[in-house]
Amino acid sequence: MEILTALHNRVSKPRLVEPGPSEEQLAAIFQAALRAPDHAMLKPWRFLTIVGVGLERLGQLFADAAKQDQPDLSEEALNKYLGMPLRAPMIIVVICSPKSHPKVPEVEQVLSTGAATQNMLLACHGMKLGAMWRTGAMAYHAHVKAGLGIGTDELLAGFLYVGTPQGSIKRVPELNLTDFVQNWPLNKK
Ligand SMILES: Cc1cc2nc3c(=O)[nH]c(=O)nc-3n(C[C@H](O)[C@H](O)[C@H](O)COP(=O)(O)O)c2cc1C
Repeated sequence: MEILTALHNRVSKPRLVEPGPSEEQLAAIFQAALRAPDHAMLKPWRFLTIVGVGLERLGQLFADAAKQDQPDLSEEALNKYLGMPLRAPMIIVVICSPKSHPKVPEVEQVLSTGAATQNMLLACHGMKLGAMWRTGAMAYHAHVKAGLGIGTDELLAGFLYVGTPQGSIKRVPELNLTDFVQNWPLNKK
């Protein structure tokens, strides 16, 4: 796929079914992640892949975390948490592991992790896989992070849901560049 076509047309695919990415596709996704811009080559990211029973265990982690916050949570709400990770055949957990560096503040490492995530979304798109970047309260919950082996000094940057897209694909919104781009100094061409 031509790169600008991919950049201009990628959309998130919330409805994802089997099959998930093949081994070759997964390797291509991670190769793309590892090409993210990365100040001082700190490689401030790491990834977990979760499939099958792992997705059920992640749902259990979500439900336990939610119950910790709200012990009287209804069964319906608990079932919702249990089912969340089952919305795709695979979840890639994106983790930012900031390194201490005199010239590279943490924010740059978080940005690099975001770029790695976008590279993965685009790699999926280029291979006609569907993907969606999700976080929500569970991404920041200490119980979930601990259960996934994510350190307190690390950031769970996202759950990347990946699979085969199902249903209609949403249209790319039309936005005006002039709403976002200005010449500087202002009023000068
Ligand atoms: C860091 C981050 C976290 C996000 N978390 C969620 C989320 O938890 N739930 C959700 O519906 N969308 C979430 N989104 C937005 C979607 O991934 C997606 O970008 C949005 O629905 C717009 O769709 P598009 O990617 O097709 O433009 C998140 C986006 C980012 C960058």
